[in-house]
Amino acid sequence: MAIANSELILNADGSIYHLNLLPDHISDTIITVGDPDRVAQVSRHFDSIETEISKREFVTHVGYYRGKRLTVVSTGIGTDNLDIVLNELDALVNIDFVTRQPLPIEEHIKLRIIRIGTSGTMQPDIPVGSHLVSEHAIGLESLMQFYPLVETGAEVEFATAVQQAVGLDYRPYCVLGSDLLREQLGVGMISGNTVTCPGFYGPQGRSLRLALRYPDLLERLRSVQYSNAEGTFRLTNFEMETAGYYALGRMLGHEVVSLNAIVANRATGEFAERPDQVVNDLIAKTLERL
Ligand SMILES: O=P(O)(O)O[C@H]1O[C@H](CO)[C@@H](O)[C@H]1O
Ligand SMILES: O=c1cc[nH]c(=O)[nH]1
Repeated sequence: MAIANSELILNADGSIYHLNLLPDHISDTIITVGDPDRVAQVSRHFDSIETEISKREFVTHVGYYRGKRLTVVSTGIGTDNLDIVLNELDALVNIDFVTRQPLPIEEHIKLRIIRIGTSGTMQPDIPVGSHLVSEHAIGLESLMQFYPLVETGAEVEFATAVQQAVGLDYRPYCVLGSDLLREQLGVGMISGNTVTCPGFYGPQGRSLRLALRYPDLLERLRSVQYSNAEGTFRLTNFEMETAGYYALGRMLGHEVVSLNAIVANRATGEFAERPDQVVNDLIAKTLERL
């Protein structure tokens, strides 16, 4: 059955509702960034840019880097935005916009989606300025209350350990990212387990004028040590999208990795003197490795 106009929403030019993109704009490797201005920081490395499109916070550049066609998209902040971006990117390659039908499963296209974002660490030994590849992501936000995400036994145990350490009323979700992309792109980076939060302040234990429900959130998160046959895992960093990427990526069948430029150390109180430099180095390193 065709997907109704109210569900798969196309603009007058046939482009998808929020991203404003046509299927032709999508390469099989997609770099995603939070900040719309960061799209140009990526595409300025390109040999040529074929398309620039924007709508709301979703800016897209399509171009060539060393002969490879790449799409760079900004997502804005938060997993609510990720819900839009990943569903629409997937629709662009896995739904026929003329018949409005999903492609048969054997024709599904698997995208490689690489997040390049900023992040803060809660661990004193992770220096500001370092680059961190997210192995697991722990979602403290509620996006997965609305999807039937299947987690492994180990993921459920890791998430339960976080729930108990913090004293949360609900169990967060936990998802392992793409082994393939972590191995290809994360060489030499710190490998970590990322906490995806539904906010920058209270949900990351920051207090400016408001009191916090968990004033010792950092200590509680630092106390998590989850061990299984694969090893011992600790939490390393905070940001606001990775768990949404990993969960939606798994359910939609795409390879997804989150690469983090560590700009804040919450244990030492430091913030990077030149955060743009940390991000630019991560962009250059990632492009080299594609
Ligand atoms: O730098 P980006 O990719 O936006 O990522 C991080 O920075 C934003 C908060 O400042 C959140 O989106 C967080 O995930
Ligand atoms: O501390 C930080 C830094 C960047 N992004 C976050 O979400 N948290």
